[in-house]
Amino acid sequence: MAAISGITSHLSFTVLRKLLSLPSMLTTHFVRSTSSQPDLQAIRDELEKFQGGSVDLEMDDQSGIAIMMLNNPKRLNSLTGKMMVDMANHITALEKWSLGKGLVLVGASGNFCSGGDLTFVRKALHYGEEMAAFQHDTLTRLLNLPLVSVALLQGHTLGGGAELSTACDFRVMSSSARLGFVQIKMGLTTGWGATTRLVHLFGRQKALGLLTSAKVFSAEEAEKEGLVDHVLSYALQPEEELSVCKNWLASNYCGYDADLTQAVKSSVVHCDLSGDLIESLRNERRVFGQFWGGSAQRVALEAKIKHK
Ligand SMILES: CCCC(=O)SCCNC(=O)CCNC(=O)[C@H](O)C(C)(C)COP(=O)(O)OP(=O)(O)OC[C@H]1O[C@@H](n2cnc3c(N)ncnc32)[C@H](O)[C@@H]1OP(=O)(O)O
Repeated sequence: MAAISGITSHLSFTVLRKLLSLPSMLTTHFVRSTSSQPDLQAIRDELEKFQGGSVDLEMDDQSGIAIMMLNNPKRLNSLTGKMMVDMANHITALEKWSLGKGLVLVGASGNFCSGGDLTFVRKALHYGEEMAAFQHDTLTRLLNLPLVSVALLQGHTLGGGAELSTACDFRVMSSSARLGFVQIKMGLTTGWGATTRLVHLFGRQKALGLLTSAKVFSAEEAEKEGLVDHVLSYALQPEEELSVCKNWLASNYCGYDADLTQAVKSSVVHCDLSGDLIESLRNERRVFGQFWGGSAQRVALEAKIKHK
């Protein structure tokens, strides 16, 4: 009972009542599964069985910017199990991309993502914590990629789709798009890690408000709330908006050498994850030493650059 009492201090009575009214084996499951390490390979194999849609990746060595596209347009790019596995595989490839500087995460046909594919969700009701473990691993790796990432929010960005958007460094929103963390309306809390990322991004109070209100924001409201970094104020075709977003990323955050851009992002991630200033400064010093006296610095010195 100690494990249960340890958990009860964090559960609201409503949730607790529901939990304890469940058959004891489920309660045991809840306690058991919080202590065991998930077998991501086994979960991957299981998720792959839930077919439908794809996630496609285009890596442009020339620009150093990749486009990762959620491709399930008939279902507003909601994610099936197979799409979750596709995304994980692409992130592994991006982790190794030596010429990479940036990534645009976008949905096909002018819509970002309408969350978990409800057909998949209905078939996977027995598999929630395992799916969550897989998505937590994938989206943490996405956020920590040595690239500058931006999510292009067009059409609907709801539930899990809104969660995906928090796993990118920046968010650009189409003027007619809508964004909402609607999980609570679906009888759920966040399954893909957004609670943790929202508290980290915006602080406890704003995170709590977003998640308990299930408010769906217009682009104007989202920008006012600081949920997105840029709104595309002119109504363009979806493909034109993707091109504008890619140029926004390239001109603002991917204008320099890939190795420098990757080193800066990796140092930011290291500091964020270490939570230890001394350790972070030690890492920063190590990275600085890699570039001091290097070819990029020598070229810049020769050019006598004036930063006007
Ligand atoms: C762990 C993750 C948990 C979560 O993500 S919880 C949130 C899950 N997502 C949802 O509940 C969104 C449900 N969908 C909606 O609210 C509406 O479709 C939405 C996005 C407001 C768009 O409304 P409308 O513009 O009227 O378009 P519509 O409803 O006719 O949708 C067009 C076609 O897309 C389909 N669709 C939309 N969201 C989906 C989803 N999540 N899973 C599977 N199919 C989905 C929808 O069924 C419709 O297809 P069809 O024309 O009926 O064949």
